[in-house]
Amino acid sequence: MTVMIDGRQTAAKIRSELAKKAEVLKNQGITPCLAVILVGDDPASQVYVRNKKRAAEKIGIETKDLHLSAQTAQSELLELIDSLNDDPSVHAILVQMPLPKHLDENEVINAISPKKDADGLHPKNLGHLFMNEPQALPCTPRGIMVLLAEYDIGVAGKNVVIIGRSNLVGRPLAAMMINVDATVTVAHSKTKNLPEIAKNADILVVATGRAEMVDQSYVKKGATVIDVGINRLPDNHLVGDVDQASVTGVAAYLTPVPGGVGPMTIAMLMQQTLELAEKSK
Ligand SMILES: Nc1nc2c(c(=O)[nH]1)N[C@@H](CN(C=O)c1ccc(C(=O)N[C@@H](CCC(=O)O)C(=O)O)cc1)CN2
Ligand SMILES: [Mg+2]
Repeated sequence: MTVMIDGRQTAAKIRSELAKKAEVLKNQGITPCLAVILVGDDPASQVYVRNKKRAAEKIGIETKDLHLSAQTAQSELLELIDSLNDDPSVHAILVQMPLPKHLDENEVINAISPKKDADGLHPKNLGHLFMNEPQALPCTPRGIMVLLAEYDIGVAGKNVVIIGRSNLVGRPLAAMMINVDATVTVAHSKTKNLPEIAKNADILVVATGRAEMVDQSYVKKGATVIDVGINRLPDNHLVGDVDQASVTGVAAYLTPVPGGVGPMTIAMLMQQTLELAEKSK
C-alpha cells in the first residue's frame, strides 16, 4: 500500500497557525510585508506569484507587487532591490525565478539583504545552512523536511538519494538532510547507473524537471518518494517527475503532483516572511 502525502492539508494547517502569528505581530505594531518581484510575463511564474500574494493576504501579510517588463536591465533590478533593502516597512523580498535570460540570477540573489531573504537563497544564508546554524532557508527543501516530519518519516541514518543538484532544491536539501544525520547521495544528469543508485534510497527525492522520468525501476519497495517536479503536458494536465501510477504499490509514501510539495513551498515562504518580520523587531 502507498500512503499519499497530503501537502495541501499540511500547508493549510501551517497557514492557519501563521495567521495567528501574524495577528500577534500586528498587535505589537508590526505589519509583516513581503515584496514580490516578477520580471517578464512567464505564465507559470504569474500563477505562482498570484498564489503567493493570495496566501499572504489570507494570513494577514501585506504584499508589495513589483511587476517589471521582460526588458528590464540588470542595473534597474538591482536598484529596485536596493531600495527595498532600505525600506523599513518591507520585511522580506522575493524575486520570482526564472529570470529572463539576459539577467544574472546569482547577482540578483546576492543583492537581496540576507535579513530580508524570503527564499533563503542568499549565499550568506546558504553558508549558515551548510554550517548547520540555519537562518533563512530555501522554501521547497524546507517544505520537504516539514512534510517528512508531519508523516513521522525518520531521516537519521537513512539513505537519501536526491536526483537534481539545483541551488533551489537539490543542493540545499542535501545540506538539510546531512544536518539531521541522513546519508546523502546527490545524483544528476551525468550520474551513471541512476536507477541502481536510486533503488538504494530509503527516501528518494526527484527534482529532474523531466516529466514522469522516474518509474518503479528506480524505487526500492517500501521507500518514500518525494516528487518535486511540476510539468504541464500539452493537454494542460500537470504531472511530476515521477510516474505516479508505476510507483504506486511499490513506495510506502509518495507525494502527489499537484498537491504535494508545491503547496508547502508557498506555506514555507509565508512562514519565513513572518520569521523575518519577527527578527526585524
Ligand atoms: N523565487 C522563487 N522562484 C521559484 C521557486 C521558489 O521557491 N522561489 N520555486 C518554483 C516555483 N514555485 C514558487 O515560486 C512554486 C511552484 C509550484 C507551486 C505549487 O503550489 N504547485 C501546485 C500546482 C500549481 C499549478 O496548478 O500550476 C502543486 O504542486 O500542487 C508553488 C510554488 C520556481 N521558481
Ligand atoms: Mg541568466
